[in-house]
Amino acid sequence: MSDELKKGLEGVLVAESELSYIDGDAGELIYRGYSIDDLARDASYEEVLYLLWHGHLPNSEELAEFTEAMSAERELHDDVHDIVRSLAEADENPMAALRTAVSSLSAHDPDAAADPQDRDANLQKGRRITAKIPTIIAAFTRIRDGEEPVAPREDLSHAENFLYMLNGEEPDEVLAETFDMALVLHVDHGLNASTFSSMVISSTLADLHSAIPGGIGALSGSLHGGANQDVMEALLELDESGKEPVEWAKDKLEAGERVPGFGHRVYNVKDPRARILSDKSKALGEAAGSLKWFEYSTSIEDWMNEEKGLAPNVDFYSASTYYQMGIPVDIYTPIFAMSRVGGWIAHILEQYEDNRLIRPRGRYIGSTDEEFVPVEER
Ligand SMILES: CC(=O)SCCNC(=O)CCNC(=O)[C@H](O)C(C)(C)COP(=O)(O)OP(=O)(O)OC[C@H]1O[C@@H](n2cnc3c(N)ncnc32)[C@H](O)[C@@H]1OP(=O)(O)O
Ligand SMILES: O=C([O-])CC(=O)C(=O)O
Repeated sequence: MSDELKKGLEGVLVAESELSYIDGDAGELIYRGYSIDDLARDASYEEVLYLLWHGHLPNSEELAEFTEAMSAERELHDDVHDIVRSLAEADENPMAALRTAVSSLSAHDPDAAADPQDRDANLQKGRRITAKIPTIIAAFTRIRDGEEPVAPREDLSHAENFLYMLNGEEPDEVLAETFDMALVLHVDHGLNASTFSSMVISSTLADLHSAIPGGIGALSGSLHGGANQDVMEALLELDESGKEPVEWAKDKLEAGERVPGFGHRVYNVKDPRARILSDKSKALGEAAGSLKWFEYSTSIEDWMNEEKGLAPNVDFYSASTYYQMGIPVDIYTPIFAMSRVGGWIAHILEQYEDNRLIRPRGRYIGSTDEEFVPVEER
């Protein structure tokens, strides 16, 4: 038994997985052998979900069946709707609302009582949770903003249907493709903190409805998925300040703060997803006739790279991409969860298939020889 302390489990190998491969020095990301560039360009979110959950890219028939089964699960039970409404009316934090609503889905899931390791039941449960998350986020956002929810449609793709439910109108092709691509880019990333959290929970043989809210909770933090909202808030703060981007970034570092959207535990170079998303952010700016957000971002990127040797992660350019798509800033992290749930489920399935309780050690550094004194004598 090694006594070497690895804080943050940095670099510690704890599992084998066939799901995603990351080369942090080359800036490369692969899902089950397929490059992220190819998948982002040519595959839909539904195809990538199928790939992750079933091990191969679907043929047309498999994809049609899978897509139909997923889209048939978009509606929420009335009780879940009531929960979403009450959370929105209480102005709950969107990630907290998502965590609570997803947890409540077990009450109406016909497979909720199945053996936690039953793969078929987990695929059904996973499909239902994944299909319902966009409905929860869109309904929450609309109610919170004083509007009535828009019912899901089965004839639209996962990406199209979300934007339709959010805005009350069908997205144009550019918005639908950009959003679908963002979902593909965010779906899996090795043993990141939220995926690992959901694996730890499932390793106790707790069920999927326990592991997914755990993943949502872990993703919400500002060192992880929560950074996409922080990035946009920072860009808005920069805009408001009237400062030059470099001056603003310098001030931030001098104040001892981190610049959200930079740095990564695994990448030592620019995140390949940031590369793809920066192109999207630029294209959206060009289409809108203003490159302001893109140019703020690239100025900060160049300076952070020169000054700190830090490169942008996935959250940096997703922020300005979503902003230019008109998506409310405080649902950027729920949108991350909407995608990453596919990866959580795939890793949980792997965990159940070759399960060993995840239980590391901590080094005890407290005292060992205190004399107990009864409470009335303390
Ligand atoms: C989807 C995702 O989860 S991607 C990550 C999203 N999170 C963010 O964007 C938040 C900002 N980034 C960070 O806080 C970090 O880079 C993390 C948490 C992502 C990775 O952290 P770690 O691997 O633990 O690196 P660590 O925190 O030790 O940082 C290493 C050094 O880089 C610095 N650094 C890392 N990120 C940043 C940043 N964004 N801004 C300024 N300095 C930074 C640290 O201060 C540290 O410097 P030091 O050695 O002089 O003290
Ligand atoms: O892998 C990580 O540590 C963070 C993460 O989830 C990602 O970059 O998508």
